[in-house]
Amino acid sequence: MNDATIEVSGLRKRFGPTVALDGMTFTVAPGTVTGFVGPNGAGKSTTIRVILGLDAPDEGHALVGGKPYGQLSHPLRHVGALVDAAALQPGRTGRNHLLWLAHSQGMAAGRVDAAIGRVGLAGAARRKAGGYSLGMRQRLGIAAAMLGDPPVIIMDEPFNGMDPEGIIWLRGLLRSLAAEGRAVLVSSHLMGELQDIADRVVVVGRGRVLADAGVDELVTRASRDQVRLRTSAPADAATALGRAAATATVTDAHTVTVLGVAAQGVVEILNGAGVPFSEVTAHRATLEDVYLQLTSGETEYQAASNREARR
Ligand SMILES: Nc1ncnc2c1ncn2[C@@H]1O[C@H](COP(=O)(O)OP(=O)(O)OP(=O)(O)O)[C@@H](O)[C@H]1O
Repeated sequence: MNDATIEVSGLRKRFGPTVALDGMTFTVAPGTVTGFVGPNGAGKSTTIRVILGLDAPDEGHALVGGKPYGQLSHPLRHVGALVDAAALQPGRTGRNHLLWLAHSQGMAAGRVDAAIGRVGLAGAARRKAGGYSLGMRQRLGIAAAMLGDPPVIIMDEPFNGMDPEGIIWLRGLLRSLAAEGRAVLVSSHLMGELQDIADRVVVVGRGRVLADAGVDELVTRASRDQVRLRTSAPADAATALGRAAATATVTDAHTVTVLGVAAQGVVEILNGAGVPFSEVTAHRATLEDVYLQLTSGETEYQAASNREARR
């Protein structure tokens, strides 16, 4: 799938005094799920709207398969997008909504039933969409995104409103869409979900990229050799580790947290000093930890600017 690349380069956009995008730059490669995360107001939706040609940037460009969205001859066959699951006619059945979309893009009606089947809506497709739950609307929106069998899929907060079974289903779907060679860009606040399904994560704040890396790399970086140690002699352990240039903090009567020495090194230092211990565990950060570390400055900035605004 040669068309399956999203390229966002140097996007800048203001809404009056608000800087929504401030040099946003990243690429989504074919065959990968890329998570797009950041605090409220970080610029995720605006970026997605620019990629889809719904907003024009003041500077920079967004390309899909090398072209701006507006120059794609059959957009739904290049890019499938879930942006606003509520945007449908409530009086129309789910199936008719999809038929109408397929017709507008010159697609065969057979695509509609294939998409309905893939999102698990066969039982509800002939009911009016106005009566759908948010999770069912999301499924309908996802079916619409897949209608044209596009090489690029973009979903803004697709987990919203999904029940646990829906979340598991969607995780599997996103993985299989990437395994088919598509570029999949997913914005979400649910970092735990992204940890299991994303290959890469683009973390954004204040309209620009704070981190763009593989999930494993980010988690390893955030774990920073932190080791947790259970011992009946925490003070002795902290002294021995401190002598070996580790930063050891006694966290409770039986626990010491160690920074700067890997688990194997901690074991060797304690054995050498004759300090007893019952457990040494390497701490593995979660994607949530990574996110909080990267965006903590951003949150403070927002809190400060909100205070400014209230003055
Ligand atoms: N149409 C608009 N008019 C004015 N300001 C806007 C408009 N759209 C977005 N903004 C502002 O631009 C900034 C970026 O908003 P955007 O919706 O892209 O962020 P987001 O990361 O998607 O946030 P959220 O997670 O809350 O959806 C925010 O400060 C927002 O208030």
